[in-house]
Amino acid sequence: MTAGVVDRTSRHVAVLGSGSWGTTFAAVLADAGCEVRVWTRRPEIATEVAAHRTNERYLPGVRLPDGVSATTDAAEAVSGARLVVAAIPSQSARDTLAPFRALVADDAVVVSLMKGVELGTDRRMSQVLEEVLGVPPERLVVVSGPNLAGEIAARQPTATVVSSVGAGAASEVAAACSTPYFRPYTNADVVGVELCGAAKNVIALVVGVAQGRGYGFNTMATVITRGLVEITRLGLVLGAHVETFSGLAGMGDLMATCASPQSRNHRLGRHVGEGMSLDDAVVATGGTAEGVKSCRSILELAERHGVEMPITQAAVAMFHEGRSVDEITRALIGRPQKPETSG
Ligand SMILES: NC(=O)c1ccc[n+]([C@@H]2O[C@H](COP(=O)([O-])OP(=O)(O)OC[C@H]3O[C@@H](n4cnc5c(N)ncnc54)[C@H](O)[C@@H]3O)[C@@H](O)[C@H]2O)c1
Ligand SMILES: O=P(O)(O)OC[C@H](O)CO
Repeated sequence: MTAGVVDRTSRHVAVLGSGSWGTTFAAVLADAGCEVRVWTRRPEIATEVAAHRTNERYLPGVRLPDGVSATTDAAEAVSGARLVVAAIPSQSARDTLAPFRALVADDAVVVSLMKGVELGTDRRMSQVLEEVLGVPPERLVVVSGPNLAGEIAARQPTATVVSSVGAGAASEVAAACSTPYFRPYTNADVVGVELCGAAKNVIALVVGVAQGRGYGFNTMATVITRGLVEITRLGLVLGAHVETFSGLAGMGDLMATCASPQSRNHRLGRHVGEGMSLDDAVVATGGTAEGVKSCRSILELAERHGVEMPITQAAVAMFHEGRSVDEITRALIGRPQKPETSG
């Protein structure tokens, strides 16, 4: 990190990543009164934001507030930023963000918007940021909740969870992103909030598969409910707080992602359920469906801790082991009988 000191009276925020959520969150921050510089690896996006105040590729039809600018220059993006927000696909975060270590100011607060678990290390995104940027946990913040970018970019009302072991950092980020349509709640359960954000993507994939296969609301409710059970089971073993799973980052985000056709995970699952190959489904979906890769790292994490996650295991079997939807359905429904309350 630089010896640079952040001016805490400034409202300058850097957002690293110009995809749908990075750009939308930049707009939220600007609506809340921040001056936001988005770092993009694509020069055409920086030019478009300056010329037209749009990012049509990732947020079609949305006009960005005047407080949002974009640059391909990493140093320019983070210079003087009191908050640095990371919105890169999880599996690319480590490599993409490494060059920022020397640029982010020593006392900046770093925020993760990312919902995934890194393949190969099974690290949550705040753990990756801690390692890559050298930021201590009390200055790391996770934002997660029922936050479909398109709806928020249209300024539809929603709430979110701003989680950190540093109470001051969580409050600072909550204040920076609070608007008449976006309501942040603070929380100290980083493990639970991050795990919910990553694992619900896997459940949404499976719900999408079921819908693509032609199954209705009973199947959807079954997958969502048992999905929450298995996410909670892993979370508790990892030290998360039980209340988080019924909150916005848990049940809230699970409902939004599993129910909305806007969700990329849901859409990708639906394509596969309709019979498309995974490769074609990735192309047809567009954007990042984090659950496809994170299902493997989450299952690995669960196996390492002796936790059963049959729906996540089903996702791995369908997306990575060539098992058919019908075969997996039979296996899930035919699991040994047990009391519902046994977890
Ligand atoms: N879109 C949403 O509604 C939403 C909401 C909440 C959280 N999230 C999470 O936010 C994170 C970012 O998602 P998004 O929706 O902005 O994704 P996106 O697919 O819309 O955009 C990804 C961004 O990262 C860049 N990028 C992609 N691959 C890269 C690479 N290899 N190296 C460097 N940059 C790369 C792209 O150019 C783009 O700017 C994900 O973890 C996602 O789960 C998304
Ligand atoms: O489009 P998805 O599936 O990445 O989901 C977006 C958000 O995570 C919903 O909160």
